[in-house]
Parts: sequence; structure tokens; C-alpha cells
Amino acid sequence: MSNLKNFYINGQWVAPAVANDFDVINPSNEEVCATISLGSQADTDAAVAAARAAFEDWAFTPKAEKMALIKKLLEVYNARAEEMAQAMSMEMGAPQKLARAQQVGAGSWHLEGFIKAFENFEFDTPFTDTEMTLREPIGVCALITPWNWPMNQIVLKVVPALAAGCTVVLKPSEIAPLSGILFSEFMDEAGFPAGVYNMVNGDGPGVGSQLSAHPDVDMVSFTGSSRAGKLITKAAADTLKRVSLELGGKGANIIFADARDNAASDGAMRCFRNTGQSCNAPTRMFVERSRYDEAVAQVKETAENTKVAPASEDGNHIGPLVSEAQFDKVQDLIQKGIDEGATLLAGGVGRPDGLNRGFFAKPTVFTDVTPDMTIYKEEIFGPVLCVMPFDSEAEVIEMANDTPYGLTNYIQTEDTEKRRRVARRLRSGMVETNGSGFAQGSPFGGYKQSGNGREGGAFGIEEFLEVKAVSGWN
Ligand SMILES: NC(=O)c1ccc[n+]([C@@H]2O[C@H](COP(=O)([O-])OP(=O)(O)OC[C@H]3O[C@@H](n4cnc5c(N)ncnc54)[C@H](O)[C@@H]3O)[C@@H](O)[C@H]2O)c1
Repeated sequence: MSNLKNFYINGQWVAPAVANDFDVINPSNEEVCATISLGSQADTDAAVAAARAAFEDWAFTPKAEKMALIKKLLEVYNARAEEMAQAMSMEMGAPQKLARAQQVGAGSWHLEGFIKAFENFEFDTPFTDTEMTLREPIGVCALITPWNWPMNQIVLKVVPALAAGCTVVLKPSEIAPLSGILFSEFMDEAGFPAGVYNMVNGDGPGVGSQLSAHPDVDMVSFTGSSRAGKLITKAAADTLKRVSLELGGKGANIIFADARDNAASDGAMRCFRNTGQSCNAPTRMFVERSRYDEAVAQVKETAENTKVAPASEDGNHIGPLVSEAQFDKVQDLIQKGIDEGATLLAGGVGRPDGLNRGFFAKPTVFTDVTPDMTIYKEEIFGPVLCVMPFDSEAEVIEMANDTPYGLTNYIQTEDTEKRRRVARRLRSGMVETNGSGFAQGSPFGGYKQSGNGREGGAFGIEEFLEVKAVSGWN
């Protein structure tokens, strides 16, 4: 990777208008692993101008040409998968196996899903015998992404936007920017026309806010915290641009008495995956009382058997938290759980034994958690699980919905009718049942303060389209 301090604008790697170095920290050893540049208004303006200039041609570029470029991107992505795995592992702490299989794998999985969806996507559909409905690109899109699943998020935005005929400016997370820089190299190698795809590094108050408020940006697609989602929505209000948001979560995992034997340990593993840094993590486990003691024993064992180690090591362990700020936040929330009276079943504050350097946290489980506690309400974004008993279906539905978030909830029961009934009552964009994953192209997104967008497949392409009604077509 040779363009660490440059931005990708109008098909060229360019130096920032004003030098503003920013160190990227490897969370496994707390050492500087790269230095990038943060952009300024002039860089943002240049990238937006390039995207604007490219828009007319790209919008009317035939589908087959766009498709050929997206397929080429998949080829490059697969050919350079190992570079991408190492970039993500170093910048955000995903252990080797997770980085290769899931962090890189998520990107190729979504790319393939978009290729299928784009192939079958009908942009023009007759409404009546004489009226036509056209779906057209919204224009220049700013894409702002987080650090926790970097390639997953970048692919989920860049590819459908380009398939829709939009042109884009990507701003990856400044905490984990290396994968975004590498992805820009892939876009360049795939051969997209100049200005169709642009990338500027920067932070939230800088390039992030500039893009959100920019008069020549038609849409912001954002994934990150609900905090930043609100700021972006406000910054975008004066220009009334479309704002699509994928925000935080506080997923409930409802384990009924007839759930499969290992439902609780599976749930704990799922919560700790990616060191708990997933918006859809099942962080509140509700267990029907007759299975509660068994579930508590299972999650305790799972937490104690979850190994924590540097990202550079192979194996099934979890890595560090992404940054010192995230480490401090998670430690603070664990301490609050203790102070507010929850019972610490496993883990706790401080680093795991033998790890004195790096932002490593202990897999932690609390019981006796009540709805007034901070750990029950706030998204922790670390390997911290709360386990609570319940007595009735009505009670657990109420508890699961008792959160401003509504991203993914989980149900474990062998009873099909109950599964369907409860799934309908949960106020979330996704309900995953009995550990069965979602299909390629399935809509990903939230209700309530978890956001308003849907990503993946045809739903993801639709996000970037305007709808036009034309009468007298025939
Ligand atoms: N729903 C989803 O699809 C999804 C997926 C992954 C992560 N997340 C959420 O992301 C959060 C963790 O990511 P994070 O810490 O990187 O979030 P963050 O909100 O701090 O940052 C995300 C991105 O937004 C930018 N940003 C920050 N403030 C901004 C502002 N005022 N204006 C414009 N841009 C701004 C950052 O530079 C970064 O690129 C968690 O809350 C998690 O739940 C949601």
C-alpha cells in the first residue's frame, strides 16, 4: 500500500491540500502502524466536484458496462484478499482467521449478492398500459463508514450506489482507514472511470461534517453510532439531502424453555464475536426461568473458555478492542455494571492475565441485571453479555422491545408457531431464529434509533434511487 497519505480523487492519487498527519494505532500492541492524512474542506470539495462531473456520464452508462466493472472489482478483491485481511487485522484487531473468513469474506459475499441483484434489477417498470415508472440514480453520494466491519460496510455502500448509477465519495473511519485505502487501489485497478469513485480520509468533525452539509451532495449513507447519525442528520437538514442511517443496537436473544441444548453458549459466543464490536450482537440474553440456571452455567463456561490474544495469531480467539477510547468506554461500563449492583459472573475490569499491552478486555457476563442499569440500556460495543430470566412470552416481548434500538433480535425455540408469533411482535429490522443465518441479499437495517436504511442485494440498490413517474409513455 503506497498511498497512505493520499486521497483518491478523479481517478488519481492526490496529496491533501493541507498536510494533517494522523497516526493509525495497532490495537494489539498500541504501536503506530501507519500514518495517514486527514482531509480538509478543499479536499472534500475536490472529491465532490469530481463525483458531480462524472455523474451524468455514469448515470447513463449501460448496465452491461457497469456490471463488467463490478465483476472486475470482485476479481481484484478476491485476488488481493490476503492483503485486505492483513490490513484489517492490523488496523482494527480482527484475528487472522476472523479477518480472512469473515471480515474479508463479508465483502466478497455482498459483492456477489449485488452482482446477482443487479443482474435481475428492473429499473423501468410499466405502471399501467400508458404509464412508466423509472428508477434513477439520486446523484452524488457521500458514504461514511465505521471501523468494526470495514469491508462489509464499504462494499455495502459503494457497490449498490455505483450499480444504481450514482457517483460517490467514500470517507472510511479514521480509526481503521487502511482497508479503505486498499479498497481504493482495488477500484483503481478495476478501472472505474475517473470521478465515479472518490475517497477522502478524515474525521467526523472534519470531512464527515463537510460531506454531510455539502450543497452538492445529494445523499449521505452512514453507518456508525447513533450519536454521529443524529449529528449527520442535523448537518444534512439545511440542504434536505437524503440521509440513510445504519446505527447501533442492543439485541435481545430470547431463549425459550424448548430451545436447543447449546442455545445459551451459542448466544454468548455470538455476543463475543469480533470482540463484541458488532451492531447486531445479541447482548441481552433472556432465558425462560426453567432453563435459566443451566444457561447461566453455559455462558460462564463459554466466557471463561473464550481465549483473548493478539490479532496476528491464528486461532479461534478474540482480539483486542479497536482503540484506547473504546477500551476505556468498555472498562467504564463494566465498572458501572458492578457499581449499579449487577452480579459479575465472569470477566470484569482490567486486561486478561498475561496481556499487559494492547486494548484487550475480558469476556464478561453479568446476571441480576435490571432495566434501570446502564449496562442494560447502553450499547457497550465490547465482549459484555447481560443474562436475565423471564416467565412469560408477553413479558419477554416487552423486555426485548424496551430499548430505543431495533436492529437485530434473536429467538430460540423449536415451536414454529411461537417463533413466528414472537418474530412479528419484535420491533427490529431483523429477527434471527435458531441460529439460522440470513441469505445473500437479505435486507440489513434497523427500526427506531438503529436507523432507517436497508443494505444488501436489491434492497441496497433501491436505497440509492429516485422514482420517476412518466405518463403517456406508450
Ligand atoms: N447498523 C449497522 O449497520 C452498523 C454496522 C456497524 C456498526 N454500527 C455502529 O457503529 C458504531 C461504531 O462505529 P464507530 O465508533 O466508528 O462510530 P462513529 O459514529 O464514531 O463513526 C463512524 C463514522 O462516522 C464518522 N463520524 C463521526 N462523527 C461524525 C460526524 N459528526 N459527522 C460525520 N461523520 C462522523 C467517523 O469518522 C466514522 O467514519 C456502533 O454504534 C455500531 O453499533 C452500525
